[in-house]
Amino acid sequence: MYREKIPVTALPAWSKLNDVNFLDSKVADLGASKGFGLVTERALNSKDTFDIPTLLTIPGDLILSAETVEEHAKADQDFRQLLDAAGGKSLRGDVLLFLLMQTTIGSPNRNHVGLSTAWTAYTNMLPDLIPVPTLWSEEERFLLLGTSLEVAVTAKLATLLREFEALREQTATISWCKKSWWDDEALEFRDWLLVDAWYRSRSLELPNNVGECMVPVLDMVNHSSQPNAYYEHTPSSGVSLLMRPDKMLEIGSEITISYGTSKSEAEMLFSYGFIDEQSTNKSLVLTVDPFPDDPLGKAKVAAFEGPPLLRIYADQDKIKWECPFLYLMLLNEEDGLEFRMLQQTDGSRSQLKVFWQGSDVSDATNTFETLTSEHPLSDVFSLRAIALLQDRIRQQLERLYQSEGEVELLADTPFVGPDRRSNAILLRKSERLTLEKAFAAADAQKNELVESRVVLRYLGSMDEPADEKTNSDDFA
Ligand SMILES: C[S@@+](CC[C@H](N)C(=O)[O-])C[C@H]1O[C@@H](n2cnc3c(N)ncnc32)[C@H](O)[C@@H]1O
Repeated sequence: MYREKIPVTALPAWSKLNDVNFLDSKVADLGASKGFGLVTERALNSKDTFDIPTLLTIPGDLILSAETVEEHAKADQDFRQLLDAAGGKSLRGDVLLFLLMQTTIGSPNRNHVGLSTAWTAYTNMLPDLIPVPTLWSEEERFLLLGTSLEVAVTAKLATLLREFEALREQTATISWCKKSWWDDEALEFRDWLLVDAWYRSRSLELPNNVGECMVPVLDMVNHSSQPNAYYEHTPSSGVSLLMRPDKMLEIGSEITISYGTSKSEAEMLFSYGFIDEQSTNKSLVLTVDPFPDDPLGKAKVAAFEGPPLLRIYADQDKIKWECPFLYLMLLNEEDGLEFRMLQQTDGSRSQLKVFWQGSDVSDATNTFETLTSEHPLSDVFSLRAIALLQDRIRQQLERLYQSEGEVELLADTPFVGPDRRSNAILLRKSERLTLEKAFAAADAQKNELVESRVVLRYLGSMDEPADEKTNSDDFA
């Protein structure tokens, strides 16, 4: 959709009109990779003082939250119609519709649609170019091959496309949507990608039951792992940005907040389009699929609570991992795992039930690590888990190694932006290192388990001829 962009130089006027106060701070252009950011307009000191400087205040009615989206729908009939037809599934979905509505009102395609709000002009000041990978070119996304983001970005793009097609279907008969969006194909998939990217890279969590929301102007503040500012919210006075204690800032210093200390490099790149090189959080999340020839594979995925994911992370100098699904994946019927379909008494829908050693564990499918640890063959199960873990890591490393040559060639072409190139290369290097360390750690764990008496006896019993086996201890 064509947008009549408003330059960020209009922000001070917009702020005055909407009671946003800059206190010794202003928005400035910080250059290509960071975009805009907040800087100090004079030297500030929060050392040895109780009088911590406030840098910015934003009135509560400008916050875009679940509550305010609903308020806007009450005032704007066109938005109400849109929300009734395509909203109500998630907060994110409703906020995306609100942002789309604002860009429509602010565009020449408006056709007298909707009610202009403070957000209408504000969205027209927001950037078109956001470095999140859902907005990367195909060539740039190729650089993510073999990283944990390869699958995540592909899946996200597929979801976004489904959402956009659903929006088209759900609003095709609303006359203003037809006129402003669909008749001339003014609204494109790229517009949906953009509002999703705005939300992902600019939303934050506020206390006092506000939850996930967007706060204009506060979303101009960039991230640092050593932030010099923080924000707080009070129901009476809205949002304030304050200087952290014990800081001294020169005039023109960048004011920064933390976007979260627990986010991995992949999460930062996925949500914000950059990797903080100072970040010490080295972790990655991979998908795990059951064996293709496992007859119980589909049932295991269906019965498991949540998506089957493997998280590998560094805890101080140790590499650790967690993957509750792996402990379900490694079990067979002979181990005592059983699936049953229970028919409801009224003959309606049947329910999938999971049994372990005869007990119903349908509500605890993510606790198989604990359940198997109480079994006499627990070492055998742990060994199977480690072998599966190593296999998954090997698979991922192979994908990284095999794509390296092509990635290097492509990275130096004009099809790839310099920031995207450096972020993708950084992610590849960092994830490769973590995976290699995890592989070595798994090897050490495997070697220890192979020496376990339980494992040796179990493996011995597997090697025995069938007639002798019936006399030995039954581990199966
Ligand atoms: C909440 S917005 C901050 C304002 C943004 N810079 C702008 O021009 O509108 C978050 C975006 O700012 C950029 N950003 C924030 N902190 C950054 C950092 N430390 N390094 C690089 N880019 C950063 C990223 O593009 C991110 O998606």
